[in-house]
Amino acid sequence: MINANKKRLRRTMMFLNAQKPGLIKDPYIYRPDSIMLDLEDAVAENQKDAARFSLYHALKEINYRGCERVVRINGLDTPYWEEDIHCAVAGGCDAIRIPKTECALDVQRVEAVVEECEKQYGIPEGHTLIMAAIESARGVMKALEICESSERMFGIALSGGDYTKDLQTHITGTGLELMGARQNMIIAARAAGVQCFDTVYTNLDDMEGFRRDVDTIHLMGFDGKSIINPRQIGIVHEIFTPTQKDIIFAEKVVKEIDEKKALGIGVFTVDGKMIDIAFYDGAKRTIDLAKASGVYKGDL
Ligand SMILES: CC(C)(COP(=O)(O)OP(=O)(O)OC[C@H]1O[C@@H](n2cnc3c(N)ncnc32)[C@H](O)[C@@H]1OP(=O)(O)O)[C@@H](O)C(=O)NCCC(=O)NCCSC(=O)C[C@@](O)(CC(=O)O)C(=O)O
Ligand SMILES: [Mg+2]
Repeated sequence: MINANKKRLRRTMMFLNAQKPGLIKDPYIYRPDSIMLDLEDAVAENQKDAARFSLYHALKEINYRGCERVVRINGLDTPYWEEDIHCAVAGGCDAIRIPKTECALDVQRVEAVVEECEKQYGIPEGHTLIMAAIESARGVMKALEICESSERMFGIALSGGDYTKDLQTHITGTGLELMGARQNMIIAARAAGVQCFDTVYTNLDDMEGFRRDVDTIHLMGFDGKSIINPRQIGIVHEIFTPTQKDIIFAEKVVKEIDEKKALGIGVFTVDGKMIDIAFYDGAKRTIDLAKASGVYKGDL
């Protein structure tokens, strides 16, 4: 019953305030992989109704041209989250982002309302996916159970602002304070077979720092990053899209492993590097990512 979009390409997931017509009318022109229409912290407390109204009409009326539409609902400790889900599901959103997720039960409470809403608004069962933002020490410690909490779960995301507040530190720009959470979350996500996304980088005047941050999380194995501004898209896509050199090497690895296997040879070299069966999945993943990113020109 659950849809195939769980594994889609999500290098960039761009936040925007669901209440701002100037932002929600055409964010697809910047070509992020996903947009995250925010009902939570970007929306002032006395504007929640107005934001929901604007969100519902945007989802209904605007053709986002294949860009995934995720709605960040308010926290489960507020009076808003259930109505947020009603609006988002009735509008036909692709996914719900749960903020400040602390345990599997949080996800299951959201899932129950999503299920009810899909029935009520005639949305195909299983259409609405779920992702969970982890924003506390407790959430990080429960990352694996959160990843495994629902069939609808496609990924977890670190939310560094609230997380560092909970840790009684702050964002330094070095990534030092996020290291443990990042490592724990990527391990949990991989163990559960879901995607993992890094937190926003809030200094829009420091593009060099942003590039270093994206390089780090790319090397750590993340699938992508939450972003706040279209100016951040190019750098993330550049770093997360395989280069032609990577693709050609991956093709050689896949072809050579297939050929050598038939000849009963287990270990050999490609371009001077030792290759065996352990490299097969990684090479396949590079090719799949190249295909999903629209840069693949080969025949595999
Ligand atoms: C920061 C700023 C005000 C700067 O505006 P500025 O106007 O100065 O930017 P400019 O670059 O000059 O804009 C050039 C052109 O792009 C358009 N444009 C800009 N941003 C766009 C966008 N996002 N989407 C579509 N379009 C956009 C703009 O309209 C203009 O269009 P035009 O006039 O036509 O040329 C703006 O970007 C913005 O609002 N960002 C989103 C902020 C937000 O949602 N925060 C909440 C989520 S984080 C959080 O809650 C913390 C967290 O929870 C995180 C976690 O969970 O990870 C945790 O705990 O850490
Ligand atoms: Mg937050």
